[in-house]
Amino acid sequence: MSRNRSLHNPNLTSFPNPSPEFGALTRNSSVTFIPDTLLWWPSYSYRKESGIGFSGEDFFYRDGKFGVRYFVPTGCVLVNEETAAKSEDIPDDDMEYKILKMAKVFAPNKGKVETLRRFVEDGGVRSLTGVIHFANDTEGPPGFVHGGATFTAFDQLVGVMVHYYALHSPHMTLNLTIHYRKPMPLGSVQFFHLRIAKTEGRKMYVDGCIFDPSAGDADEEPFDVAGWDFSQTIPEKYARAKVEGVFYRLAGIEYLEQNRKDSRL
Ligand SMILES: CCCCCCCCCCCC(=O)SCCNC(=O)CCNC(=O)[C@H](O)C(C)(C)COP(=O)(O)OP(=O)(O)OC[C@H]1O[C@@H](n2cnc3c(N)ncnc32)[C@H](O)[C@@H]1OP(=O)(O)O
Repeated sequence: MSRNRSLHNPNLTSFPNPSPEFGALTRNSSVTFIPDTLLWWPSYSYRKESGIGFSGEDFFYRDGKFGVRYFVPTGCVLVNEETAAKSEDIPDDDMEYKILKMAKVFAPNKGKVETLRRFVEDGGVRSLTGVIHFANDTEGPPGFVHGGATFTAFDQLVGVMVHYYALHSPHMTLNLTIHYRKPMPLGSVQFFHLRIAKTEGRKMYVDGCIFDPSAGDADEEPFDVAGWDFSQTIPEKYARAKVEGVFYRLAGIEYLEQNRKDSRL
């Protein structure tokens, strides 16, 4: 049986860059781009650098099947321009380079801590915005993204956000609830917007959505991504999926190592 090529393009396995969605966010003055190579998910780099031995295979995102571009509120950017400029030259598959850069971005040096602290004390919303590309490997219902892949994307994105604002202290998901609102087209580029709604002791309460500007009512103008103030919540009708959950700060990374040892007994 031949596949519908408009829905299943076997060549569409990497992030379309530049994409109009990415362009719309770069024009928005309320958010600032962080090159994704600098805000890569830390587990891979951590296991490589520390040798504590995350020995399992990664899940959906092993081969970058979720292509992601991150934006944070303007005013709380931690990377300097020199590093950002350099990152443009990094080949996508150069993981070793990403690891080195990762370590620098998350390292809790004084300047970075001060930048974020000032931003948060001034009432800044701690959020992560961006575009995400669901490549064809994530197929569930024919032509649409598997719900488990969508969930994994959320967990990954929220994890990145929490790491960004918590500056290297390890967090794990206590719970995360997903609400599927509209099917997620396979191979599409979607927007996401996540935020840390509040912090209570070791708990970080998070919420957010993956949204599509054209998912509103048929007779209205699409959502204006370039002009939207991302300190505001995204209107419900644009959401393809929503989450809310709690992340928990561990006392130290040793907790993970101990559990790993215990599970081998
Ligand atoms: C840079 C390198 C980074 C390296 C680190 C990389 C991390 C990558 C994370 C990626 C995201 C994931 O997928 S993480 C993987 C999925 N998550 C997990 O596997 C977590 C498994 N759970 C656990 O290990 C444990 O439950 C902990 C450590 C999270 C908490 O256990 P604990 O320390 O014994 O604490 P405990 O007293 O039980 O609970 C603490 C508080 O949370 C509440 N609580 C407990 N469970 C829940 C729950 N499901 N929903 C709501 N609340 C809960 C309790 O009532 C309590 O509230 P109160 O009395 O204090 O008010």
